[in-house]
Amino acid sequence: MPSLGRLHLVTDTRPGRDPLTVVRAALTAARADLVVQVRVEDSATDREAYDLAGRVLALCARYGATCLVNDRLHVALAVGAAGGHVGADDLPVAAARHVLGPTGVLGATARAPETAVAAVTAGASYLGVGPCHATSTKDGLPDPIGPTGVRAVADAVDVPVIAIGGVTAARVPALRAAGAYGVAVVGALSAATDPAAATAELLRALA
Ligand SMILES: Cc1ncc(COP(=O)(O)OP(=O)(O)O)c(N)n1
Ligand SMILES: Cc1ncsc1CCOP(=O)(O)O
Ligand SMILES: [Mg+2]
Repeated sequence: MPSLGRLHLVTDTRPGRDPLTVVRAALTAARADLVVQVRVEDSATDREAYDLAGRVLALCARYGATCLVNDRLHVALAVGAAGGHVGADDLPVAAARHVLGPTGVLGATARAPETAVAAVTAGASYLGVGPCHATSTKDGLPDPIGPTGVRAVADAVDVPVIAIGGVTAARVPALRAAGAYGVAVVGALSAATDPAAATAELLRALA
């Protein structure tokens, strides 16, 4: 399995956002170091998810970057993405591993050591851990776990921990010190006036 990038850009497909422009800009700065996770709204059709994933994958391929698909593993397989990410409302991790096969990159959401260990045992190759900080990007999330919560998970597993939720470049050092291997961001790049510069800043913080 190829080594995982430390910076994950999760696409923002809320109304008024321009995910492909943000992905293009981030790729010019991060190139092969970027992981792009194609995440669409729950209300999006599979066809919409497939079309976006195909376009993102083509952009990633130009730079040797990794493309993952959130939730919809059949879309990941259909476009030829490197893998996918599942959480509590998605396929169970073991089923997701079965779908992706032994070599696919499989991320699973966890916010506590017990669920983290269970996800790794079931086949997760990395964990998305959070929300670390408050976020306005996703509704209905539990309270943020902060760097302390990230540390508890990171100490319990031996796969990369990707911190998510309210991540900014300024918050990266504390998350890395807590054991996060990398970070996943939506708003830090989607809402940036200069997403390429914001990507470079995040990469510097992660280095
Ligand atoms: C890297 C990463 N971590 C966590 C999530 C959240 O996944 P999930 O809990 O399934 O929630 P949705 O993103 O599907 O709304 C993620 N997507 N990526
Ligand atoms: C999908 C998801 N899962 C936990 S937090 C989150 C959204 C993170 O977005 P942002 O980086 O804008 O806080
Ligand atoms: Mg999900």
